[in-house]
Amino acid sequence: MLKIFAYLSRKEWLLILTSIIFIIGQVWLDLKLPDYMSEITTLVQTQSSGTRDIWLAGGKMLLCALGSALLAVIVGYFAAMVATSHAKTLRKTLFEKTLSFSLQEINRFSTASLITRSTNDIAQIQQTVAMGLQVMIKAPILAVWAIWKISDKNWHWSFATGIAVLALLIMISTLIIFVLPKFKIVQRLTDNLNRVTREGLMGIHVVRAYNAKEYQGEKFNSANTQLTNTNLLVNRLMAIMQPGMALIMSGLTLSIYWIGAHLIMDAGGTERIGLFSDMIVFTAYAMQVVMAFMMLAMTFILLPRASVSATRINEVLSTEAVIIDGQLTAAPTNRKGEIELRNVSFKYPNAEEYVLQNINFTVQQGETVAFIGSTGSGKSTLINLIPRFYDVTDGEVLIDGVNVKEYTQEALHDKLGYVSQKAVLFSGTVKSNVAYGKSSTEAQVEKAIAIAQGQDFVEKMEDSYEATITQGGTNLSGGQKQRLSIARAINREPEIFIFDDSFSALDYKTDRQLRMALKQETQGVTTLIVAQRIGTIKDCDKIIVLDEGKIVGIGKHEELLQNCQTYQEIAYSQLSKEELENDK
Ligand SMILES: Nc1ncnc2c1ncn2[C@@H]1O[C@H](COP(=O)(O)OP(=O)(O)OP(=O)(O)O)[C@@H](O)[C@H]1O
Repeated sequence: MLKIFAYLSRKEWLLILTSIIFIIGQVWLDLKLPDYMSEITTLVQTQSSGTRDIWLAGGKMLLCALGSALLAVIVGYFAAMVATSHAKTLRKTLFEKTLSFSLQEINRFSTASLITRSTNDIAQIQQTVAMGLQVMIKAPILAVWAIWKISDKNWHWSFATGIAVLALLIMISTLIIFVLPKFKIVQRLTDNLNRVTREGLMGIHVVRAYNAKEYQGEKFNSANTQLTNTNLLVNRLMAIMQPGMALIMSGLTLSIYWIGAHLIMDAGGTERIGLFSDMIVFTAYAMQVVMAFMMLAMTFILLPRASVSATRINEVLSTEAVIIDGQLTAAPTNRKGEIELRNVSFKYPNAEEYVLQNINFTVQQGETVAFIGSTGSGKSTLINLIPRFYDVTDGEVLIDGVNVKEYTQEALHDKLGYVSQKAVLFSGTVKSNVAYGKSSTEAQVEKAIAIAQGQDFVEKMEDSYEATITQGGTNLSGGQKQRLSIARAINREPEIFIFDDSFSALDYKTDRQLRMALKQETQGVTTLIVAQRIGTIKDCDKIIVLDEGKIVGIGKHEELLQNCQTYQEIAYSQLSKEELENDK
């Protein structure tokens, strides 16, 4: 929990310090009230006193109450300021940390949990800081000060107050024992609800097409009911607190009055007035003592709840990304766009088996190299090692003669124009998506879109290059999304293109036109293409055939047709279909 406070800024600490001073003032004013109450009680019972004296004491009492209320408002305002800006810093830090994660760390936490941690858990911390700043600081000051004020009063009353405080502590500790473990469960169930909701919404087409609304609804209901029941249990247990407090406070007042009545009855004439006013004052102080312990108890409830959230946030913040940045911002050689994989083997974190084994090949500047193989043969895994989405388990990946681990990730990614298997677009405009990660002129964006064969459909869209793209590009077809993703890579003007099955949604004609335009317009740029279609790759300078994570053939289309069985099988399974298409 304390680690979370390390993210408080100087200004926030200053506000906390000012709040402490104001809280001390507030407690002082609160504890002044019973003194005036005692004065008024004595004045009322003293015959020589006038109404003016009572008004005067009453006026001072009112001023104290107003002053205390004003200070409480200011402290509340400061607390809200500190809590919200601290939460903002935490959200920012957490988001930046998450962005630095490789897929390995993201998979470890799960996307749903990372979202809950960035929202719900931070909201818990915010609430605790806002409440805690007022309650946690005030409680101990008030408790010590109020006890000191009543310490010289009648021991019978002090004894009654002691018993009330004890009853209060027993009640609250019993509650804490039952409620605390539930807080952890509530956060875990919130993760779960988040996951089920995301899953249902992201797969909404499949849910509809398979009439699985009920099935998905049940999944959601189960997660929702679990969370609701746990929350209900927590709230029901906490609901005991309010009446319990009222009972203890009323019981204490009654006891003080009952003890007071006996003491007054046993006392002599003049002593009686003093005892009566003492009793009134003591009751007020005793209430403050009970209030202070109540606030302390609330702190003990708030803190563990927040500490569950703080632990979850710290888990993310203290996770070191496994992909560590190198130092180089440029290759110390004159080479450009060269790739070499030396004895590369790879297995996914926590997996037993190697997905890639002993991969060796080189790609020269400007070459177009394709990767083909059956599904699951490791094509995507292989090219994901180049941008360091994962690091190799054995061997080396070199770009321009330098191990990719030695570059800073920024420098490495600047060399690459990567297009993922599933086209990813962000909410914004056509232009903002194509110029993503690189400030570009309108002409550059238009050129990139033209090479990616997207000009026709973009110019037909309302607002053309400024047309709105919804989150995930849901207002575009699969092929249109792919073309914009490709345009984004072209616009980067990289040394190396990496296309991970990025032409799969294009028709044969567009596929061919795009590759031709790319070849003409981006000469000298090395291109790696993962593809399923022979037609897409048969003109490549080199084709690498993968089977179960091993290279089983390297060469040109004609060579492989002669001497690579796996390639022959893939080619013959497609040729007739392709020939038909080409004849059109
Ligand atoms: N994140 C992951 N964690 C564990 N195993 C994985 C992960 N991603 C892929 N794999 C496994 O690695 C193997 C190779 O997957 P990869 O995606 O590289 O194949 P591919 O040749 O690109 O397939 P496709 O043509 O279907 O895209 C598969 O057996 C797959 O189950």
